[in-house]
Amino acid sequence: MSFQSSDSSQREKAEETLVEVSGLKKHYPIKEGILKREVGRVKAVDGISFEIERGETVGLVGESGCGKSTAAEAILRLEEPTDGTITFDDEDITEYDDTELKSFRREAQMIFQNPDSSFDPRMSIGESITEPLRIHGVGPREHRLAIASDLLERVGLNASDVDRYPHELSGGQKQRVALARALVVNPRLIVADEPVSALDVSVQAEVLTLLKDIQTEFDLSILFISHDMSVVREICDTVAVMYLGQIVEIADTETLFEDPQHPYTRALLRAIPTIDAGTRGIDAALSGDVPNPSDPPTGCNFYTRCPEVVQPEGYDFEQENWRAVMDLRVALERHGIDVEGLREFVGLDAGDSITPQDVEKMKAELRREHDIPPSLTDSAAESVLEEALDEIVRGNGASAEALLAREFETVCGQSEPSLAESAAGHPTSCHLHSREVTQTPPLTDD
Ligand SMILES: Nc1ncnc2c1ncn2[C@@H]1O[C@H](COP(=O)(O)OP(=O)(O)OP(=O)(O)O)[C@@H](O)[C@H]1O
Repeated sequence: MSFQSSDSSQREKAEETLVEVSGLKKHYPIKEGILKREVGRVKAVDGISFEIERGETVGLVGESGCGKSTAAEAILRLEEPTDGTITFDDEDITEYDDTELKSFRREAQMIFQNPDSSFDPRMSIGESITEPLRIHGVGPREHRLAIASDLLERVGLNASDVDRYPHELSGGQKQRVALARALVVNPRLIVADEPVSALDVSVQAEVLTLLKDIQTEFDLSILFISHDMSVVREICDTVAVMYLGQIVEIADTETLFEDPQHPYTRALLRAIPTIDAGTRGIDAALSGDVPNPSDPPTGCNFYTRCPEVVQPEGYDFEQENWRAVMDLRVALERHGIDVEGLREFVGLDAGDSITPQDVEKMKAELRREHDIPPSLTDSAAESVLEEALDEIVRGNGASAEALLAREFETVCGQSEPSLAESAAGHPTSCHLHSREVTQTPPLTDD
């Protein structure tokens, strides 16, 4: 994918683009009651745009539930998009009728994480691979099986495997057969949804190498879906990082790994297991849980967990402490604070009046629970925080919430950043890169 904007590169891009996804949304209605009235929407995919060039592999990466599979299914119209357009070879597939869809589905094949679910255990491998040909009247059977034998050899298996059955094959072999079956209809696009996640690491590498070889041989475009950054680096030319239904950064693979601009991308990269540090996991790199896509945060989707959330004007926090105070604020806003639990912690029964010592103990416990130090270095911030903690432990959560929202206002919680070119020259949606905060240099990991 090209991120240049000159006329010639635009022309070049137009000639080479196979798939163009623009403003794609897939919302699932949440219905309740006998009348099944719509009470909300799960915004599984919420306005994503990207392109796949001929012969290119584009990765969609992000944590579980960020909308990768839904995006893939909507792009193949296995799910009807709620909004947006998808062009394939310059034709808008969202306008296709059933006949056009049928022929599009031969051109765009899908490979899944678990090949078992797509094989009929009673069919031989040869029959499975050539079933699409049989349905389309390509025959006779011997001719079809000869095609299957040839494809099996191209994916690194034996021609004689046509007579074997799925249960006789290993996971890696089955994924090779799944690839052969996808190739039998001569597709131009393969959508691979976590195709190696269920395989051992050594087998993963073999299947990825095969995918690369097959891509060159058949001049395929690939949409590669994965939560695994190491695998994505191995196979993709371009990577789009998704968070809560949106693309937050998109760049060519090397740039994304060497010069990530979005704090979420940086967190994903920090979470890659290393030989020295072992597995940290994304949960260790970020605070809090992924918000529910039916109730995404206002402002930037990621601000409730972002380690680099922009600081309020006029205060001088250490970033780590600012994040901790934000976690307290997010907890208040999203589910409230368990004041009863705090009262129990200091030994108060229901109806007991609270002493100044109890208040201090409860506030100290709240700080401890939220990783906030006993005192903030910025005295003005400290007095706001103290006042908010006071309100919380006295049961006035709403006042504390209003105070923190007013005093510790951040652009990240107020307005949604657009996916715009960052200083590194590729699209990133983060206020650290938008004009309002150009004076604030992006924070580094250390
Ligand atoms: N049919 C559906 N109805 C309602 N919500 C759905 C439906 N399908 C998916 N979702 C929700 O949409 C969001 C995105 O799901 P999706 O499966 O696309 O994510 P993903 O990134 O592919 O995750 P995973 O890697 O776990 O498959 C999730 O919150 C999921 O619960």
